Amino acid sequence: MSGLSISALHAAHGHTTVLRDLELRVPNGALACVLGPSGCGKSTLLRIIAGFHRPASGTVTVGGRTLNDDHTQVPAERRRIGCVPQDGALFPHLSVAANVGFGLPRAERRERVAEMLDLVGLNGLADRHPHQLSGGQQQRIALARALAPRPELLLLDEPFAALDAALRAELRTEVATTLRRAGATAVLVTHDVDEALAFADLIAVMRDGRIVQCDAPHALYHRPADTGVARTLGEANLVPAKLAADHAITAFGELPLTDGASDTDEDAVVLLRPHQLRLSTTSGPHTVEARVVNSGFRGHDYRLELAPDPRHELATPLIAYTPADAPPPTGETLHIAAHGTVHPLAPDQVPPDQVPNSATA
Ligand SMILES: Nc1ncnc2c1ncn2[C@@H]1O[C@H](COP(=O)(O)OP(=O)(O)OP(=O)(O)O)[C@@H](O)[C@H]1O
Repeated sequence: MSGLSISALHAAHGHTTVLRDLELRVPNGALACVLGPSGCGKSTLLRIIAGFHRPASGTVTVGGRTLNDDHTQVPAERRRIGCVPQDGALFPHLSVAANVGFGLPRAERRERVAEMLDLVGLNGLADRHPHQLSGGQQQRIALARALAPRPELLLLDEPFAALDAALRAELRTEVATTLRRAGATAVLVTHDVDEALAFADLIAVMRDGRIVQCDAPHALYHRPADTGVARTLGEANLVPAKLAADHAITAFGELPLTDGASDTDEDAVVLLRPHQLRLSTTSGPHTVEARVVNSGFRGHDYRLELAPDPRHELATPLIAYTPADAPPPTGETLHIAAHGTVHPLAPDQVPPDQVPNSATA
């Protein structure tokens, strides 16, 4: 792997420390997302990689080339890094073709511009100016311009933030496909978990200036490193448990652990995603009785908030998704069973207000 490698990175704005001992590896050809709440330092990290902000210490290498260490600060224009900013930042007075070809050697310009416009599916628009393009087309041209000089690494700073929801979803899939076709190594920053899950081979979850976990989306979703990561990736029911050999003893009975045997005999919480809860009007051997306190339609299903009976010693609410045609009425008592395997987490809590989603049972 060459790709991007960042070690022991510290950075500040004035006297305020923003990045602390940050580590990140992105293999060559991988699409990575840095996911974190507003203000955690995502843009500062991108600006350091791009060469626009000097870190206090640490190393940054791209494609095996050291761009930052104690003695080195390669200037931005010599880094061979492409950037796609939030607003595209196209040159308004230049045509689409001139934007994409900007800075390319004259000899290869025409051919490379045609190739890039083809890649983003906009080869009919070469003579237009940016104000004659839709928001989505402008972002595709910004992508074509960033890829044209064959950068070693592409950085995308919330590139879909200004677009409406439907276009956002369409474009992020399209951009991911385009980048894979181009074999690019890319880092996208976002605070939108759906964007990260849809776009990335790797998600690096950032909190307080550090990467707290970096893994494939599926692994992060099902095996988060802590309760904060669990909530960052989606709604999470965090249920008190006692860990035994290969299972957890919970209010929902014995549930198998995702990774098999655990050698701890500790108090823990286990992660139950909302889709692991099944609702019934009749009780079973290990069901939790709970009252519907709220329901919301989500198109393909309903999201329910449920208040468990106090005898189960679960803090409220539990969150469940149900595909029924109509939601159970508010106030109705249901019986909830848990399915599938569970992942244990240390009960030390990252405060829910520091992550976008939160449901703690
Ligand atoms: N030029 C600057 N001078 C002083 N402080 C700054 C500067 N730029 C950013 N900061 C501060 O550094 C911290 C990290 O900012 P940064 O923009 O990197 O976060 P972010 O995760 O990208 O946030 P957002 O998602 O809102 O864009 C914030 O507390 C911010 O106020």
